[in-house]
Amino acid sequence: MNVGDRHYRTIWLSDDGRSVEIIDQRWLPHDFRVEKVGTVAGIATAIRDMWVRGAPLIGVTSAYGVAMQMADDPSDAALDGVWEVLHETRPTAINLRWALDEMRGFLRPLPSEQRAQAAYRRAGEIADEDVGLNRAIGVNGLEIIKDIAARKQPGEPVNILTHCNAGWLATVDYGTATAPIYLATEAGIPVHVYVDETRPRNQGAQLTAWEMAGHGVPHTLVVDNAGGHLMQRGQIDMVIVGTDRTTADGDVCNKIGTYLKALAAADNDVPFYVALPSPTIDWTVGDGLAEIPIEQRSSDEVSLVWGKTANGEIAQVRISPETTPAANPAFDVTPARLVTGLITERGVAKASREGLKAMFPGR
Ligand SMILES: CSC[C@@H](O)[C@@H](O)C(=O)COP(=O)(O)O
Repeated sequence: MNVGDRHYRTIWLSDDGRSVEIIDQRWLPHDFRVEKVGTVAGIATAIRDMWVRGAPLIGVTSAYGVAMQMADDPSDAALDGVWEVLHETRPTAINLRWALDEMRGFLRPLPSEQRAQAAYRRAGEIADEDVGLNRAIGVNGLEIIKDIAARKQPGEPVNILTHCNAGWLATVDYGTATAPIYLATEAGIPVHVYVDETRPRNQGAQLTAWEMAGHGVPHTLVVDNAGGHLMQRGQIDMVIVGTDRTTADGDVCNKIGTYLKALAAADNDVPFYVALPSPTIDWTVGDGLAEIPIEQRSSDEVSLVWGKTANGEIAQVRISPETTPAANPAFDVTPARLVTGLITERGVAKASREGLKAMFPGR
């Protein structure tokens, strides 16, 4: 998508043919910084410390990490080693394991002298594929927005609530939850997005709001607790969120707080959609609550908040007593029964084993 008048992806191969350049999301919306990362250790840090984040982008970044390892040492042992090192950086997003499995499965049969070049090529393909998947999600989700718009007065916007950032910053381009929003905007369908701030790291306030502003999408930032109130007053037509892992039974794991939005949506008959590319489906698990590992992040993310001071400095402030402990589960699981539909690259599936199987018959 565009930053100013220039098109960017979130990650691209550097001119040296070996490193990648990434948009360093830690500084947004206050500062737009691009970082060059050229080592496996650097890739692990960028994923763990959330310079890049969002399930699809984590996957693509790890694929480039495998390629960097192959350029240093293309042995089987190194291939297994980089899989382990990168896999443990963030435990919940299944796209990480998907991309690492994809890279290892592709590289293993190749002679070691061919692996580095092939790995960079495959990582680039995975990045390109992500763009295509998200665009297709956008086309399928657009139909839902069009249906809602058709029931409104001409010019009246479709009000969409979203949580966290499942935007282009969370993918290579377009985003998942945001792809239908961008396509609706391009098609001239009036939309208005309520952006959940998404504590503790404020991905909504910092990233989704920045994206919406950058693309001229009318939007309003709300605190996480406002969603239920807005739904009770008929101010939300639909919810669209992303997901870090959706099970074969249709349970949806996503940023902490998503479950509460789904509960409020069900209580108010507001459709609750989840947008996801197929690499986000974990076909090996059924019960999301029992089987998905939930990342526990540092308590500092709860107790300390980043922002821009009046004199323009990007700084952290403490918002709770020094001695108060904080817990920071980063994701929660929304049971399939609360999900209206899964917007995939192939169409909108029912959130159930039957629904997903019908959409992906080979699985
Ligand atoms: C298309 S991104 C889907 C999810 O990864 C997104 O909704 C999300 O929860 C991101 O969490 P984050 O902790 O910022 O990586």
